[in-house]
Amino acid sequence: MMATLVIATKNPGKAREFKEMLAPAGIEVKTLADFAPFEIIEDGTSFEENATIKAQTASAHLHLPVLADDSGLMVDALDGEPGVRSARYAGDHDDAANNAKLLAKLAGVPDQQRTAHFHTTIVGIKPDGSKLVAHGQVHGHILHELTGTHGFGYDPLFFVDELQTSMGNLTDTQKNQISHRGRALREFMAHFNEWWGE
Ligand SMILES: O=P(O)(O)OP(=O)(O)OP(=O)(O)OC[C@H]1O[C@@H](n2cnc3c(O)ncnc32)[C@H](O)[C@@H]1O
Ligand SMILES: [Mg+2]
Repeated sequence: MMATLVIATKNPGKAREFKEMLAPAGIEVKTLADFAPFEIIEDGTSFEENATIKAQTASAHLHLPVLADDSGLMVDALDGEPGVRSARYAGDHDDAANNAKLLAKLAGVPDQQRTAHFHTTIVGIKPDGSKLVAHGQVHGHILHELTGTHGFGYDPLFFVDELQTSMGNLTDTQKNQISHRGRALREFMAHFNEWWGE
């Protein structure tokens, strides 16, 4: 199949992961960076609401089918924080500041209480309004210091239980195989043809 799919993201890390995962399906990925800028206000209270706002706004503006990803990190000892506020946890969409704040909040919390998971909700919206939703999660623990240089966001603080290493140590290919985003996208692609049509 040859298709171009717009992902309504400004996050270059997410864009890289989507491009790598969709290339084998013959799907070319464009992101918001490929279009003139327009405003998207992520003021929803859940991942699905925010992903729907992003996809809906971009699809209406561009008159194209659009996929959006809203994701975040839920830490059990912090009652699920930073959650839907993951991007702006420390105020300003700054990975280093977010990671520093998370470490400070967990100071003194022992390993067995540092359980956490990443969640992604992907929403696809077409100009005719048809919608496709998929979710994915990966479970782990929050490390005591930044570990590894791959990925983005909270990756260097997230110990992946099933691989027993930091997400920051994984290449994009390795991360995509087990990540919240990879799992959500595989579920999304299982219903893609039906949603896309033709
Ligand atoms: O909304 P877009 O433009 O897609 O980009 P964003 O970075 O604002 O993305 P979100 O609104 O979904 O916010 C999710 C935040 O959660 C974190 N996050 C999401 N996925 C992650 C991943 O795979 N690894 C590490 N951190 C992640 C990271 O801090 C993101 O900024
Ligand atoms: Mg965002």
